[in-house]
Amino acid sequence: MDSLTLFCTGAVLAGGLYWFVCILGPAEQKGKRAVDLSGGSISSENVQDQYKQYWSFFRRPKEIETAEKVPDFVDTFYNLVTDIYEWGWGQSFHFSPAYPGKSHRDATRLHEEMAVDLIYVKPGDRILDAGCGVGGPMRAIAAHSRANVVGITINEYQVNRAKAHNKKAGLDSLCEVVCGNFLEMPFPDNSFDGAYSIEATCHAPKLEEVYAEIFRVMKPGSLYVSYEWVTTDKFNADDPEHVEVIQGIERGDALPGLRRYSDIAETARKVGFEVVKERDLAKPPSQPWWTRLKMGRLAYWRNHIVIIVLAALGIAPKGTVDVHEMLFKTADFLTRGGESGIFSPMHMILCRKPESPTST
Ligand SMILES: C=C(CC[C@@H](C)[C@H]1CC[C@H]2C3=CC[C@H]4[C@H](C)[C@@H](O)CC[C@]4(C)[C@H]3CC[C@]12C)C(C)C
Ligand SMILES: C[S@@+](CC[C@H](N)C(=O)[O-])C[C@H]1O[C@@H](n2cnc3c(N)ncnc32)[C@H](O)[C@@H]1O
Repeated sequence: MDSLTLFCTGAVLAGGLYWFVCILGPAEQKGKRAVDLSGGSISSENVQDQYKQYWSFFRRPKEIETAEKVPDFVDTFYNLVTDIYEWGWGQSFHFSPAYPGKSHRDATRLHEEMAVDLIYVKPGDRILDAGCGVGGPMRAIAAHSRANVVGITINEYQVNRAKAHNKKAGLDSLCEVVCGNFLEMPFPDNSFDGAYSIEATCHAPKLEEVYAEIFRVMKPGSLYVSYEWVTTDKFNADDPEHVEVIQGIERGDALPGLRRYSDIAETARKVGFEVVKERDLAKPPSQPWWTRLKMGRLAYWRNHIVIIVLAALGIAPKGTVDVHEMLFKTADFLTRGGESGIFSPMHMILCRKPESPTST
């Protein structure tokens, strides 16, 4: 082989590798490249250990784990998955019904805008995003409503990512991000004109505690909407296949225990809310939310190869391969939960904080 052929072959191989690793498979809304995958706030050499620690939470029976440990375990989970989520899914860490003819990005935005439309927000209002992730919904909601959004997340790495994205999008004057626990928020009573949470309160060990805390910080008369992860009326706790799917979802998504759909409104009322509306947004005529997961199968394999290569080269932390494998399996449990109808990630509840306290 002469040197020109050798050079051309090398260039084609290098170009192909660059295309495979850096161009193929990034999220719809760019933010992360495969070569930048990290363990969030966990140092590279500790990712594998922290992954093992994450799993140890599920090795003990639920009753032994105390509720106080849950926020730390959720924080560890988001250190492990945040970059992979951003790279493979985008900046909004939630599902949405598919809209025929619309991209995933548009479907995601419409689902987010629906939340803020439901709570009747005016430009200049101050609203809370409980469990804001890296702020995909926050930015869409601020841009759509011109309200000031204050997001809270337990994970410091997400706070930094969210702030950087807000600045880049030119929305940092409308969007504020705070690191903290939504079970004890650093906000005064009656200080928000509205609140929402998108697929986040499912991480609370007790739904009552997070709802009570959101109720406390909302102004009387204001509205709160939440998209909850629930088991539906089709779930049968005596069916081993149903149990396997629900446990698979809990383990792959850092959930202390999925709630039944019927518990949601009951809990909201218990903390003092009036329930204005409740609907499972996954039910027909909505198009399936899980098709986006199914259509990604080829992409998952490609992503897995990319991660294996990057970890072998020492670019991605050791342990990223295990985390990715866990997500891979989780995607399957979520799909089975959606197809069988036993699980919904979008049980919507709209609540009002009464103008005057009700006597109970
Ligand atoms: C609300 C929560 C998160 C919901 C979803 C945003 C995520 C649930 C499962 C995640 C994923 C599964 C498979 C991954 C794939 C193997 C990888 O190559 C690319 C990223 C995934 C598609 C990833 C993306 C985010 C999810 C869909 C929970 C935690 C309460
Ligand atoms: C699946 S993500 C959803 C994020 C965002 N709502 C979105 O749709 O993109 C769940 C979020 O809830 C946050 N969260 C979970 N438990 C929390 C807690 N106790 N306090 C504050 N945030 C928490 C996580 O850190 C994460 O940001």
